[in-house]
Amino acid sequence: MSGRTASLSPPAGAMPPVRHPEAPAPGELLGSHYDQCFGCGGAQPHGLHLEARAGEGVSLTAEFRVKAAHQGAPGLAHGGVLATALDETLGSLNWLLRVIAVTGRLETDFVRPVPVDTVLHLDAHVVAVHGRKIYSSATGRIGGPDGPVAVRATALFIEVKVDHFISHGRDAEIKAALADPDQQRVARAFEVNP
Ligand SMILES: CCCCCCCCCCCCCC(=O)SCCNC(=O)CCNC(=O)[C@H](O)C(C)(C)COP(=O)(O)OP(=O)(O)OC[C@H]1O[C@@H](n2cnc3c(N)ncnc32)[C@H](O)[C@@H]1OP(=O)(O)O
Repeated sequence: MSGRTASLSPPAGAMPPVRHPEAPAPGELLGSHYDQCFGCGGAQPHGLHLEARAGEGVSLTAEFRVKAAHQGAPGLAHGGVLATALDETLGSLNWLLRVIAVTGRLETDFVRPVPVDTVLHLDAHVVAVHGRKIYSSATGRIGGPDGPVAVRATALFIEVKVDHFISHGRDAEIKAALADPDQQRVARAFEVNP
């Protein structure tokens, strides 16, 4: 036993999230944090190519079209792929806080099967922040942004510094990322967070 609470409910003393003054305006695309990311990277041929758009406060919306390569059962999305789409959407929220964070816990409810070629309409918001811990939740609907709920998730993200990736990531990719001016801009934007 680690002694950690499994609860995804914010503890007493957790604060409402504060949108960073330089966060993208509502309606703006957030862009990818890393072009090779499986969730959002434009240069990742096997990825989900999820695109998130800033909402009001610390919220966003995102869309993901289920492809044939994402099947689990015939004609239906694999649950792990849907969990990835939720994880990526929830992770993108941290852009609005200007905090680098990694997923600590992710709890997923699969409510309805999601057929291939369906667009999953995701919306997510940060519920509360407690020190380095960011509590958030997301919903995915099919048939339109107001369609029936297909998936839901609640998550706990933990704030880390850029050093987290430098110490743990494989050398080749870290070196390439550090040599890439676009990636440096992303990292620097987060490092100046007060
Ligand atoms: C150059 C590159 C730039 C790239 C920029 C953009 C990248 C964006 C990437 C986005 C990618 C997309 C998303 C992805 O795919 S992220 C990829 C998937 N996630 C990971 O790889 C994370 C792996 N885990 C870790 O690295 C460590 O365990 C972390 C960093 C999370 C914590 O280890 P650390 O030693 O730092 O901290 P701590 O252990 O003192 O814990 C601190 C607090 O948190 C609480 N806690 C921790 N874990 C859990 C848990 N599971 N349940 C409940 N609570 C948990 C803990 O109790 C404590 O609370 P308190 O006692 O203070 O109350």
